[in-house]
Amino acid sequence: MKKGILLVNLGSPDSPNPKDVKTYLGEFLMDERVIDVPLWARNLLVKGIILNTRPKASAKAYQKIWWEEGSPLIVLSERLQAKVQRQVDFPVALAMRYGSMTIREGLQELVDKGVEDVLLIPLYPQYAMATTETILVLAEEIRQAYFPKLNITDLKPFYNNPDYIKVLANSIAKHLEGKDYEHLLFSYHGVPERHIRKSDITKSHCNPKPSGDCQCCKTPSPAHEFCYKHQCVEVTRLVGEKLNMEEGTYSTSFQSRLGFDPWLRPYTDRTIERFGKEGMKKMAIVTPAFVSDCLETLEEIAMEGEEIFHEVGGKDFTTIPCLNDSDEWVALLAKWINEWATAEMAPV
Ligand SMILES: C=CC1=C(C)c2cc3[nH]c(cc4nc(cc5[nH]c(cc1n2)c(C)c5CCC(=O)O)C(CCC(=O)O)=C4C)c(C)c3C=C
Ligand SMILES: [Fe+2]
Ligand SMILES: [Fe+2]
Repeated sequence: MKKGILLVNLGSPDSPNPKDVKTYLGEFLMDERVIDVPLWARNLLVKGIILNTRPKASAKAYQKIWWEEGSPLIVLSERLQAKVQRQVDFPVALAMRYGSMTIREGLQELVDKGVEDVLLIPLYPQYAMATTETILVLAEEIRQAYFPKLNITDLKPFYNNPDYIKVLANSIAKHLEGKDYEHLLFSYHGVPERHIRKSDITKSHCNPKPSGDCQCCKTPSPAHEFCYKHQCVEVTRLVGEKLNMEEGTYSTSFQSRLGFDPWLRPYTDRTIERFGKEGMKKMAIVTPAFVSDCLETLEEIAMEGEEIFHEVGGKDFTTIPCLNDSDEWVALLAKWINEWATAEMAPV
């Protein structure tokens, strides 16, 4: 069977103009796995409130980070795809969960090249209902409706894969080389706490605490396969171990909360503020929930985060880029792709 690869990332608006941002946010936030309330309530909240207020502010934020070539997330994903393509013998397509470059178009591109067996790679290290799950559900719906003969296998979340941890740790070490810093903050995109409970297959395990220090994520459990919080905390722990970081010099926080429900804590903005108020002068921050730099890293962290730190007396604020299209990351993706292809070709 001819093989092919589909890389899938989140997506961006077509332009940083309020109209395109509104269209994009409309599709994104109406996803029942992102805003997980009944349809009538989602309609009310998203179409009645959020889409009338947020697009203008979001568009301003997008304008600050937009590149000549387009959205950083899209451009960086395209660079990644092109570099991976050069390293493997199978066609590699790129798609976005929301906005242009749809999953259906990505699969069609592969099918047009004769592909019958696809490795779908959600570009997220950790599993979350709002990221991995929504990609897999939609891809399966599209497969059944348009490509029923296509075989699709998904690459599992790789948050604790030793090679991934090595690539991430090396990238952090490289970007911090020669830099003096007191604390490294691992900031992950947040999700509402409710998402964690919903994804708990044991229905009795995950119980995020306001302090953020929940024991459930440190206690072995089958729930961890789908626990976003556990998978984030593990990335921090494993990278800390790999880099021999001293206890207390690094920690985890969660950014980008929206609305009034409790989201995973501690919150990144409040953590940065606390660090500054406690007298910290030099901090570094890394964002391992994202594979590609995007609005959330370039604006919310590198701009807003730095501003918060400076306002409370902090001085040096070092932001570490995502893995983007770095050679080590490209080589690792190519390795996983070749391993999948070889395993599939091996006689049973
Ligand atoms: C209820 C809302 C949201 C959930 C849950 C959520 C989870 C989630 N998102 C990402 C990755 C990205 N999110 C990005 C932007 C973004 N996210 C939300 C809302 C939720 N995300 C909004 C409203 C926005 C748009 C920007 C804004 O108005 O603030 C992006 C950046 C996209 C870009 O174009 O650059 C990414 C990437 C993850 C990983 C995640 C759960 C784990
Ligand atoms: Fe998001
Ligand atoms: Fe947990």
